[in-house]
Amino acid sequence: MPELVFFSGTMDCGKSTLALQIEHNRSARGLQGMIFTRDDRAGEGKLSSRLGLVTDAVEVEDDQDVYAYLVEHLSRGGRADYVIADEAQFLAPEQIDQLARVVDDLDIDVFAFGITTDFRSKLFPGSQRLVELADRVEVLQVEALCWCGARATHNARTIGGRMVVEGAQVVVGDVDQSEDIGYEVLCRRHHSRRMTAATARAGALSPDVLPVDTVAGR
Ligand SMILES: Nc1ncnc2c1ncn2[C@@H]1O[C@H](COP(=O)(O)OP(=O)(O)O)[C@@H](O)[C@H]1O
Ligand SMILES: Cc1cn([C@H]2C[C@H](O)[C@@H](COP(=O)(O)O)O2)c(=O)[nH]c1=O
Repeated sequence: MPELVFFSGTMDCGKSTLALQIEHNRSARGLQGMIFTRDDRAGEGKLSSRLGLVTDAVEVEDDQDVYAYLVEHLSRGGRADYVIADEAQFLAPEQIDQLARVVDDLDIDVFAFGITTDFRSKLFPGSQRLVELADRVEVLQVEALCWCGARATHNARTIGGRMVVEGAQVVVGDVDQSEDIGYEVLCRRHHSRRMTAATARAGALSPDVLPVDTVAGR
């Protein structure tokens, strides 16, 4: 049975790498995929991984009907044995419904990849719809880690290393950008305390912080 699968995780946990591996393994067996993406860091019409791999993809536009796009492609004699949709959090809920229709009406597997929540730990509308509709939600096996060593479960947006909680939901960017707007993955505890690697380091070096063994009662 064809499926709609949502591969989810924080930023930088290997989603795009897995998308490229699925694409590689299937095309190595003579299958042909339709690859959708939206707002990849590498630019329009690209699906890229931090490991350096990149492939061409169809850039999904606002209000584009991805089901109709695929039907048109097939009716012109094109092939699509499976569909990959990267950065799926940026798709509109209606476009996720269209991907589900690709599975149900065209009998084609759809593999969607994306982060579930934004820098405020709120669901992206596209990801919410994926959680509602997917046959399976797969959490990536490679754990991204918080600076404290715990599993990273949340995405923080940073400016100059400090976590911010105001701003537009969509700002394309990368982890490890200490100067401008960047992102950092954190565990829930440090996300809720707004403690990034930089602010934790600054706090540890501050003369205001007493060494643990001098605090009364410890
Ligand atoms: N230099 C490197 N050596 C080994 N692995 C790396 C390197 N740089 C990045 N990675 C791996 O790539 C992952 C990010 O992959 P990517 O597919 O770009 O993530 P995502 O799409 O989830 O944001 C990192 O979590 C890490 O496991
Ligand atoms: C948390 C968060 C992220 N984004 C952007 C930043 C990146 O361009 C992508 C995530 O890409 P990745 O391959 O998973 O690293 O999403 C955003 O726009 N808003 C956010 O809140």
